[in-house]
Amino acid sequence: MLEARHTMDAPTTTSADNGTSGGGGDWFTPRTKPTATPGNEPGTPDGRRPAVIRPVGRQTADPGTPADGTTAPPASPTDSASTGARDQERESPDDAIPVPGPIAAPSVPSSAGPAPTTLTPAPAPFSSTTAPPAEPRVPPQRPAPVSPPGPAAAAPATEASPDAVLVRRAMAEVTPVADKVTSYFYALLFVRHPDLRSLFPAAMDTQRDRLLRALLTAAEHIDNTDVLVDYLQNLGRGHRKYGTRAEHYPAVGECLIGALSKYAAGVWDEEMEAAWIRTYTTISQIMIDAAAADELRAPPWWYAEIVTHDLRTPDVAVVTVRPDQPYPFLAGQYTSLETPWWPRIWRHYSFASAPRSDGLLSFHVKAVPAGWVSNALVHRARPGDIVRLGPPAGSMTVDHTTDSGLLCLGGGTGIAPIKALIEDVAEHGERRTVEVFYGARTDHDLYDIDTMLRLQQSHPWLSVRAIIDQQAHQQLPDAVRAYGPWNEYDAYLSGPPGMIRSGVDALRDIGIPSERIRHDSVEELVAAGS
Ligand SMILES: NC(=O)C1=CN([C@@H]2O[C@H](COP(=O)(O)OP(=O)(O)OC[C@H]3O[C@@H](n4cnc5c(N)ncnc54)[C@H](O)[C@@H]3O)[C@@H](O)[C@H]2O)C=CC1
Repeated sequence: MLEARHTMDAPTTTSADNGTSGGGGDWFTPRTKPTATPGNEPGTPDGRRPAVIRPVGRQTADPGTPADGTTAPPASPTDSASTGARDQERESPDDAIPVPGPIAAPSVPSSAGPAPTTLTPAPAPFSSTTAPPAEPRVPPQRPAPVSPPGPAAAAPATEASPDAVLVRRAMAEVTPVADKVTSYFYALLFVRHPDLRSLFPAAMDTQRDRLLRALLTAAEHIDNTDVLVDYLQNLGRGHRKYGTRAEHYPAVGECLIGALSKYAAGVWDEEMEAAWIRTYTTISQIMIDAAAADELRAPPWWYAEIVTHDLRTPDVAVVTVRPDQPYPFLAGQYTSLETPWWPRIWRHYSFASAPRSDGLLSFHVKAVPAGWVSNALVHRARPGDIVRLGPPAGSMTVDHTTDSGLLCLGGGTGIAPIKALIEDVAEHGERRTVEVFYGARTDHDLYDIDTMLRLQQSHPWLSVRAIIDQQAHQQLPDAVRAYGPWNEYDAYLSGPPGMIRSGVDALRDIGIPSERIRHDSVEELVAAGS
């Protein structure tokens, strides 16, 4: 849904410092030069033995093979990246996906096992390929601290557990040097576990810290059980498309501990390490279990053929695809999408229609400067091209147990999920009032106004108002204040992060309680990384 958001993955806006550049300074230099002999006990850069983290649970299937045996879309000859999948995105601390089915309760091993590989004083953890420019980022839905999305984003537990206190103490220590921690973490991961490199995009500039940020965010919310579990289950499911397997989690955990112990050295001790091991074990176990449960009911990804490509403006296209197998989702949700031209680079887009009887899915894509995926989708993609889709995510869905009115704010291509919500209400045969404020910078940017007006004509309960923001004289949230009252409405916001933020403030100001305001995580939006 968003041009760029993500998932366990939180993006970073800084340029990559992979340890091979001068910018890394001495951070990648092991204090104790390790030996590279396979089988040796590994050591952290400072000579410490990394902790071992052992998630328990079923192993997810190897997603390397498409469920239907179809052939993966070929990479562009101009794209040096190898094929594969990983990332995301969105993790996002993604929104809770309304997925049914029991999820095994996480078990938390309390002890660490033997240490793994040896840190080789390797050269470049990853080569200095030209990184793809960042997709538009929103404030960031989801992760820099990843705040679980929407209404579910509850306040953190009032009384922190002892482990949470230790985890946060370490976080406070490393936050000022987050970039270094991120670079070091991935350097450790790829040097110690080169086999995992292929799960990540060739160029990780904009996405490299999503995984780490998602983990750290989750760790910070370890006491906030309900929100955290939803978030992590979503992450676990979403990571199936990257080829993530249960046995990868200990490797990630070891490198996480290795990076944290180095940069939080001032406060790090055995007690803190034990707290992180327990926390990470809990986190990984929930993700592993969610992935395993999801494996029983859904493929790790779907192939989808582009069937129509409608260029609405020079930079906005409505792209409709046909998935290779049924794709269940709810109106208001989004998915992650990978094009054949940028393997392993996933971006989030909302479904622009409620589920259709013909199974087709539509997305509204705006080509943004330096947006590799969005530009490919708008300017290069054509009917017949094959993309991949991750699982649906997001909790910005209609609550059909009430008959409250819906107040919808859609900014720019953020109108896509709003249109899906309207169709959803219509299909449920309800006569709920739906008031839509459709914001755009100029008349020309109201690329879907005809569709919205047609819907208004067909449904007497629907009202659509176009709000043109000429040089920021009247922004969308301000316009909403001029109408109302809205205190009996459920609110839905979709658009740029700034709009979401100011919109939420405005709606709270005019009396709509937070729990009735729905939107996707700003972190994810910002994570233009999926
Ligand atoms: N393509 C999709 O499926 C979806 C996209 N999005 C997000 O929607 C955004 C769409 O971008 P554009 O079309 O370029 O939108 P835009 O930048 O042209 O803005 C659209 C509307 O939002 C308002 N707005 C922008 N910044 C604001 C702020 N700080 N405060 C108050 N109002 C503000 C503008 O006044 C305008 O009315 C992207 O960030 C995208 O990630 C969100 C949901 C779905």
